Amino acid sequence: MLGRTIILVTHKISLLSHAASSITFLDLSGNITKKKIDKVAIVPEPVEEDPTPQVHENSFLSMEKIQVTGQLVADEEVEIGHVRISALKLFFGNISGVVGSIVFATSILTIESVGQFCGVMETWSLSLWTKQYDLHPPSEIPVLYYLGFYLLFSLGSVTLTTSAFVIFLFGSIRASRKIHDILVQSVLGTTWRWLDTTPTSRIIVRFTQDIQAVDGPLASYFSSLFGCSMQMVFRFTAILIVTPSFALQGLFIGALGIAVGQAYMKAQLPLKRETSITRSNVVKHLATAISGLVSIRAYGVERIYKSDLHRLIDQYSRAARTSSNLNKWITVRIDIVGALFVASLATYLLYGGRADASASGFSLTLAVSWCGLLFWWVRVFNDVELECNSLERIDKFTRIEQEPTEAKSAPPAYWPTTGDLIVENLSARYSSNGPLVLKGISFRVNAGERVALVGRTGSGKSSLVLSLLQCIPTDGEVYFDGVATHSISPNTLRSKITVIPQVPELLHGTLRQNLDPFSQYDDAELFDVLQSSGLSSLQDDSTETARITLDSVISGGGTNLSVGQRQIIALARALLRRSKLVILDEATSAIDTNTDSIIQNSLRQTLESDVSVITVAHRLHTIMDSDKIIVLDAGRIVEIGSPRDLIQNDRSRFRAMVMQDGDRDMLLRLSQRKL
Ligand SMILES: Nc1ncnc2c1ncn2[C@@H]1O[C@H](COP(=O)(O)OP(=O)(O)OP(=O)(O)O)[C@@H](O)[C@H]1O
Repeated sequence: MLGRTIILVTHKISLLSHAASSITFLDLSGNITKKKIDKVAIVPEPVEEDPTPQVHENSFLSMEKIQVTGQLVADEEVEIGHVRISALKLFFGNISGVVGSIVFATSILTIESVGQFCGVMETWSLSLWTKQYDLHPPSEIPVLYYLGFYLLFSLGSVTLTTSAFVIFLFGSIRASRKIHDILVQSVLGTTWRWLDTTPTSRIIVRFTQDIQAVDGPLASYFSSLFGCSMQMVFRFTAILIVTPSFALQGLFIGALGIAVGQAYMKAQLPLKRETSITRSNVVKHLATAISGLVSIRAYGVERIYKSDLHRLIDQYSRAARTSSNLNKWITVRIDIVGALFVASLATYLLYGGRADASASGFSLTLAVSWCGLLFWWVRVFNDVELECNSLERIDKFTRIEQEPTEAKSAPPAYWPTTGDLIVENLSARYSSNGPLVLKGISFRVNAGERVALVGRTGSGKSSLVLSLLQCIPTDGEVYFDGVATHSISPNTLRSKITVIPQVPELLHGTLRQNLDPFSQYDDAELFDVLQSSGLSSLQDDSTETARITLDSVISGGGTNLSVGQRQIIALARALLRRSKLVILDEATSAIDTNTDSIIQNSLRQTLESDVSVITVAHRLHTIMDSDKIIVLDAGRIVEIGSPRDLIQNDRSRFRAMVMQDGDRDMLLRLSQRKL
């Protein structure tokens, strides 16, 4: 289950990266998040002239709850007090349907009750047997009869309580499977904003630590608590039946035990929660350090990371140590309460009770075991509450905001036939109360056109791509091949557009699985697209092992391939899917000129003539032969036109960018070539 989960989470992150064009959206690890916080810090307050955009009905802006307060990553909430009913409902409600749950509860209660009754009768049969020695000479006592009696109850008790446990186990496996599926659905269906504000480590903790708690300890703790409670009730009742006048003392001692247990749980619950959060902080810190290892060493900040780690480990140890001390505290108290209980019962039986020796023995045996049970019950109850913390956290994740899945209309099956794109008065913001990042943008990309988006950093290029993919809340109209994109579901839209991000994410598996995760194409087609995309030009044919084939193993994230190779594989995916709109986010670095020209050539030559290409440009020489250049500034289009026209305009910003470039002459030459 764990492996399956991680693949799904990675897959989601990878899907995000396929659709996103800015590195801030590609990776949700600590380093990148930091970059995003910086970005939020420089977001200007919305100016008065910006009208608040009307949001489409299907926009998920209305679901936005996170306040932009300069802090992008939402804090993890610490639960206070006892476990919530909704979390328990999540577990027990998923054991079976309503009728199934009633049948399950009734059968388990009945079987456990009879089992516990047999347990009490087992002790009672011994008492009955010993009583015979007071009444009859030993030779007259039928030993086999009493032994059989004893064995019958022993066997009944063991068989029935085990059966109840097994039934519960199967129910809990069913519940945890369902909970896992609900969690996967919820995380995969959430909004970009939520993913943006939730650290990956937190999601991983839900799918590993928390799911593990539900899969394992929680189920057995629930079962132990139930069994223990039933045992206590039956044993206490039996004591009261034999020595009814002990009820008052018994209740007093019981109340004392509960009071001690309450005090323990009050202190232990927040401590355990604190332990869990501080442990997750240590894991988070380690994950960040591992992913940013190169930068940490390059900037020589190992000491800072190390001392931060020590501080976090100290915080964790402080909570964990105190929690372990509390366990010792309760052990001593419960032992005292137990001793009081047995001593008072023994005193009562000796001086005040009218019970005979065998009945007194029966009572005392049950009382001693009851004390052990009391301690066990407090510990298990506490453990249940603590493990329910995982259940609560999962429960919260199952209620996170979701992207709309329902569409107002479904596009025709043959849609899209061309890459024609019309954008009308498009505005966008990342959150309901955040500033506008796109302000009334309008442009058209005719089928088969190559359009480049240029502009300074923060001008809104990536935001425009995200808006086209309905990843952030927008206002205005976007028509893709004649269909208004807000009227169809985001999933349908995204399946028709291919985005080649700066650093494409690849999944662990073979190249074949990465190209065609749903096994829809045959090897010949996959091979063709690899050839067309230009991967063969990058092949290292020197050794057989260096050759990239469909069976080559790709490591998680594609780290065993160069960034250029990864982009080419992403391009091959675009060819395979026959997308009519390809959005390329040029890699700003780590890509050599040879690879770059292979990608550009493949884009020019292998895509069908009606496929439109939008390039988020970081280098001017790759876009000088574009049909159209769109220059963005502060979320607005400030220029639009062919490279040639723009360069000829002395007041053009694009011209200024070209003139400032080191390769000015080459760029001017390239622009003249496109007529
Ligand atoms: N995740 C985010 N949450 C909130 N605001 C964001 C987020 N990402 C970007 N922004 C803001 O949106 C605006 C446009 O940023 P965007 O990333 O679209 O610019 P860009 O032109 O793509 O920049 P770059 O070339 O550096 O990638 C900026 O003001 C930025 O701070």
